[in-house]
Amino acid sequence: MTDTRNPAHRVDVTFIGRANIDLTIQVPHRARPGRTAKGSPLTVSAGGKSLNQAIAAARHGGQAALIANVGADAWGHHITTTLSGAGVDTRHIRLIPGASTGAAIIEVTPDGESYITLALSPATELTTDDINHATAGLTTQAVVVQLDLPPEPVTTLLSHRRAPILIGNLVPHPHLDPALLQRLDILVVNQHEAAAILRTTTDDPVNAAVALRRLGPPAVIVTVGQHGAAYSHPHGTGTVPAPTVQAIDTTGAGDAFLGSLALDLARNTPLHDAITTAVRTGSHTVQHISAHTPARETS
Ligand SMILES: OC[C@H]1O[C@H](O)[C@H](O)[C@@H]1O
Repeated sequence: MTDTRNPAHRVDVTFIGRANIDLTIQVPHRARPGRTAKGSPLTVSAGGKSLNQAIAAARHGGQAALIANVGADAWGHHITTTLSGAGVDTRHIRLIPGASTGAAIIEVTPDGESYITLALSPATELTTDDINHATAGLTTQAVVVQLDLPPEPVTTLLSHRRAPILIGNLVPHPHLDPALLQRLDILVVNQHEAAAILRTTTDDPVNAAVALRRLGPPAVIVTVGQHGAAYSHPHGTGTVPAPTVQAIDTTGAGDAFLGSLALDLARNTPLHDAITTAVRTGSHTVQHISAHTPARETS
């Protein structure tokens, strides 16, 4: 697909990862074993971490591109339509004939917590060829990559610097070579992911950020949901608290954080300011039912 508004193919942030359909229901509680629970009517919407991140960056006024594969089916077309409607550059969304677009089954409980199970098709995983093809000739300030993609394309991507700023978002992956973390400028993980990488449980996200930095990335951010984020980078270590809000749906809050962060960094905002805005963006998102961030608030 071609974005005729941006013929030079120059974007602020390129997100590389997955797009799928979110099948979401609000439930009073999760079903107990052997029981059936009744939830709200089903909501069908475009989702996936990288898609949510790209939409967040676009809604904040950035030029965002997404590199991902979907099936050439009704869901795949729904995804490209949603992205185009949000102003995301979709020229590197590949619609694969015969493949089924992946889905995320999402239950949201009254406290806003989301429970997600992915049903992904191997046929829509990004390949090394996809990465090489999509990034050739791409001019972008920042790249955000989902590190849980298949290892070969991730290794290829991290082996050649494609942008001044390289951000990795880690959902723990058993095949990820820890040496690859050294190629990142910034690693962004949530507390659970941090604990999985460090193979330890720590209640202190600042300690986790410091420990993760020892693995190589010059800057590490650990998101802590309603508590905001902890960070460690060459100029400081600390926390950015989140405002107190009523969470309705936390799905995609981390993605909104990352989309906002990446866009601000691409625009040369100092890291601490970018984290502060990203925390606010995540908090804003949880107050709405949807994995997508609303437009950036001006106040
Ligand atoms: O981070 C939220 C996203 O995770 C899952 O991938 C869902 O698709 C959802 O949109």
